[in-house]
Formats: sequence, C-alpha cells, structure tokens
Amino acid sequence: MKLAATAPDRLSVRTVEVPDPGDLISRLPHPSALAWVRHGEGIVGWGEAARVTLPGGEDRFAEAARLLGELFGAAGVDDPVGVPGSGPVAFGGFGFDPKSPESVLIVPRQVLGRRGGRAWLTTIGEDPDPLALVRPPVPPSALSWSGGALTPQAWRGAVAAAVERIREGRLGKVVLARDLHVRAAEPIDARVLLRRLADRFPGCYAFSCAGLVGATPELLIRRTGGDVESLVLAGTTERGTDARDDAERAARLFGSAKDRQEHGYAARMVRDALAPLCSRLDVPDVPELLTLPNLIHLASPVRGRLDRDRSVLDVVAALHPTPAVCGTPTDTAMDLIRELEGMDRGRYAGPVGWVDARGDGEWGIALRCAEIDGTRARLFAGCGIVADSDPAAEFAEAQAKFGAMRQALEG
Ligand SMILES: C=C(O[C@@H]1C=C(C(=O)O)C=C[C@H]1O)C(=O)O
Repeated sequence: MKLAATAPDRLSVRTVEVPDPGDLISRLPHPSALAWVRHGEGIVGWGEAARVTLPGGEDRFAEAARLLGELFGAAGVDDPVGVPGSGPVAFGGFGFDPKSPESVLIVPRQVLGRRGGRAWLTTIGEDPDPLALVRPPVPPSALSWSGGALTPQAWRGAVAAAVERIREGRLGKVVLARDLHVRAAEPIDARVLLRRLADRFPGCYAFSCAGLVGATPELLIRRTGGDVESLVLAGTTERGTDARDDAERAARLFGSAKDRQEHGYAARMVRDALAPLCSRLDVPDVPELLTLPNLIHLASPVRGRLDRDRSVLDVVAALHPTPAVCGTPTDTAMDLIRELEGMDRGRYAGPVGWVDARGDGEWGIALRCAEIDGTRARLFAGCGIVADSDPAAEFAEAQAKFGAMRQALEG
C-alpha cells in the first residue's frame, strides 16, 4: 500500500461555483480522464494530486477509507458549495477478487461537477488555466480483435461445468465472464469512449478511472447524507427488432422462472447486506424492467436510510461482491469463478466510482467496460448461471453485452 510521490503532505483544496460548463466530458483536457457521468450530470477530473494503490485483501475498502480519511482530514479545504462531489474527491476502482492487486484511488488536481442546475470547480494547488483543452481526443483506428482467456467453445464448456455443479447442489448461482482483446494503431483515448458511451447510453453511468472505461447500468450504492440507493440488476434479454418484439421479450423475461431466480439471489443479498446498516430499507418484492438501447434487465431499485454516519465505502464493503456479478453462496461462487474463468478479472465487476471528504459518493459495478493499456484494451462481459442455464444462450448474452464497448471502440 502506498501513497504516490505526487501526494503533498497537505492538500490545499478550493471549490468555487462556476457558470454551467455544458457537457462535462468535452471539458476533459487530456486522455487521463476521470469521469462519472449520467444524463449529463456528475463529475469529471484530471491531473493527480494523490494516488493510492492498494494490494488485494478483504479489507481493501476499509484501508481505502482509512487512507483517504487521513489525506482529506489533513487537507486545507475551502468549499462554500458543500454538495456531494464538491471539495476533495477520490475516483476509484477496486479489484473484483480480494486476491487481485488492482485497486486504485486517484485524487484529481481538478474536478468539474454539475448537478441540479449547479456547477462547481475544485482545484488542488494552483492551475493557471483550468478549462483549457490541452490535447483534443483522437478516435481509435485500425482495430484488430483477438480472443481472450477462453475460446468460445471452452467458455461454453465452463458454463456447462458450472450448471453441473449447481445441479449437484454445491451452489445456487455463479456469474461467469469472458474477455476479448483489441489493439489500435495509436494509444486509445478514454475520452472518445466516454463520449460515445454517454451519447448512446445516457441512462448508464459513463465512468473512467486509471484506464478502466465503461458505461454501467448497475448502481451498487449511492450515499447522499444519510440516504442510500442501489439498483440491483440480474436477468437479461436482448432488445427486440421492433416495439412488439420488445414487448414480447420483456414479458418473457419478466415471466421467466430462471431469470427471476437469478435476480432473486442478487436482490435478497443486497437486502440482507444493507439491513444491518439501515434504520429504514425498501426493497421491492417484484422486480421492474430496465430497458437499455441494447438489452432489457430485471431491476430492483433499493432505498434506505443509514442508521448512523457511515462512509459510502463502508457500504461498498458490505455489498461487494453481490450475486449480480459473483454468485451465491459468495465464497463457493468466487472459488468456481477462479477455477473456471481462466483469467483475472482485474477491476471488471468490482466497485467503480467516487467518494468525497464527507463520505458521500456513488459506486457502480464496473460492467460493459474495458481495461485500456496504451494501444491495447481488454473487454469483459459476464452472465449469471443458474440450474436451467443454457451455454449457447449465455454465450449469446455475453456477446450482446460486449456490444456496448465494441461500438464505443469502433465508432
Ligand atoms: C456480469 C454482467 O452483468 C450482470 C449480469 C446480468 C445477468 O446475468 O443477467 C445482468 C446485469 C449485471 O448484473 C456483465 O455485463 O458483464
């Protein structure tokens, strides 16, 4: 665990209200983009006042909260705006598996925020021209795609093996993912991907943090003062070809015992994890349908009131990994993922988002995303597997989930 050499002993933080900056993503001055944007609102950041890298471990969320507490506690903060996301903020992404050494938090030198008709700019240290566009984004070109850890056939075999374990009664659900690789002629600019994702999926959270870029529909947890919200997703069908086909598919998804079982595991676990932390909790008995441009999901919107002051990271720690991305029972599913997927997920399917000095923040589950490393990117997609899952159908579902990032790369 270390603080980057760039971290000064004491952060000097100033937030000012600014006129509406318009589109946040187009304000990002260079490719080291930090972002969390939905329906044009949210925060974007750039520059690095501090970076915290964390090794694996079940305690990585608590360690992150402790280190940020020290950093923010020692900071000199002038924040007359005083809303969630003003003052010092850390963007972060945590490794999915506690054994994965991938977790990282970045405190940007500048954060631009926009919500509910207000906009603010936070600066750490000095910056002479905060909103200057330093390097315009360049779309990726000459993409060449290649397979990931498992061939399609091997991955379908892994799904079949998982179904067998489930039918033997060893677990109820496991989520299995695949990866895909792509290479571009020039370094891939996160801002281009953010722009395309935000335009096509305005209702998803377009995120970018230290090379992990995507647009997730799944809100793990939002804390605003004492209020918490989550949106549990599990159970999926592709969009239809027209309104009638859409309606038929939605009705089939809603009525599918397999998908309702898959969803029920996730919704119940979120309820059970939040109940001890909340004085009030509302989890619907029956899921809703969430319609995205490419997919329809079963969705349970959850709302609660925290019983005492807890940082959003404390709540993340209680929730991750939910059966939406791991399975149930958690430990058995995690072991099976390690055994069958043949890859390290890195930060895919881990919590991604931001936290401020008050402990407010928003964390999604890092889905529909890619890990960018210079000219290369690794895409991820997974599916919940239960006793009645069919390997070919799950493969098709994973292909559809890759679609969002593929399009963002291909334009
Ligand atoms: C695992 C992913 O998505 C998750 C799995 C879902 C499913 O199996 O139905 C639905 C939404 C997400 O919770 C992914 O997109 O990679």
